[in-house]
Amino acid sequence: MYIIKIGGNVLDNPVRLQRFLIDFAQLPGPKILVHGGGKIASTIGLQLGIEPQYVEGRRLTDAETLKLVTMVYAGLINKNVVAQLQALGCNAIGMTGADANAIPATKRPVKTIDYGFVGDVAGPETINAAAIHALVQAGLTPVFAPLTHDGQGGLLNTNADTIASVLATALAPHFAVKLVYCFEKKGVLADADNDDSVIAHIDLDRYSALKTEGVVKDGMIPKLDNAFAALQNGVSAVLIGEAEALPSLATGSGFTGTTISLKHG
Ligand SMILES: Nc1ncnc2c1ncn2[C@@H]1O[C@H](COP(=O)(O)OP(=O)(O)O)[C@@H](O)[C@H]1O
Ligand SMILES: CC(=O)N[C@@H](CCC(=O)OP(=O)(O)O)C(=O)O
Repeated sequence: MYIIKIGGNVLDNPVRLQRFLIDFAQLPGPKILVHGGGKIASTIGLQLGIEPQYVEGRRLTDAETLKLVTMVYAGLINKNVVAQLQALGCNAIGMTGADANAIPATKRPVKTIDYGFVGDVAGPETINAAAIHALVQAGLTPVFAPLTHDGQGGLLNTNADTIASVLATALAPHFAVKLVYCFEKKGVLADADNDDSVIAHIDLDRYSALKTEGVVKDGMIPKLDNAFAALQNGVSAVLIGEAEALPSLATGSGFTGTTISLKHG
């Protein structure tokens, strides 16, 4: 099965998003879509007087920001993506981690930084894989917003790359899972300013060198951490590429992005 994550810069571009959803709808076999939307939440937040604040790629989520991201992720983005997929003949069902108790989490403990209502997922074993499996077996395509819940009535904001990685790991005992991170660039780049400098393969050794050299930074660090965590926990393959690379996955050839492996032979 495919678990595809789509990033915020593509979600914010109606033309690219529509093209991506057409390709996603056509992917054969069982599949799950996980969407981000950080960029849209920040733009709408600013219109409401809520200043976005991030520490190490995670949004500081106070009570007002939690209301904002709930409206934007679970409402505006999730329901529009589901409606667009329905129009493309893909029977999508919108989900947060609260729905079907799919993804329980705990509020990140306050250490030096108080992240507010940010949820950490304890591990893939806490995911309700049986419920997600049942939805997929019923022919539905779950579309996850990046929200989890604390089991006490509260929603929590959780990075969408992490959601994709833990879902992939939790479903690995049921399916051979391919996890694909789609975003606005062609892959992991050797030179951030050169879109054609895609690094075709990254293994753990190369990753550690790329981090030391400062080639991989910002949002790419949690993305790669999540990618390796998935591979270490039973996920069959992890790919990072542009949204437009989706059709090459179905054909199995011509993928132009970055393939992640624990050890590249
Ligand atoms: N070596 C690199 N190659 C590509 N992108 C990189 C690299 N290092 C840092 N980045 C940054 O990582 C970002 C992707 O992470 P993020 O913003 O979390 O993506 P997403 O939109 O998928 O959530 C890119 O937009 C880019 O600015
Ligand atoms: C806790 C935390 O940081 N949550 C993220 C969830 C959205 C997300 O991950 O969106 P992208 O994939 O588009 O970046 C945020 O609010 O930005």
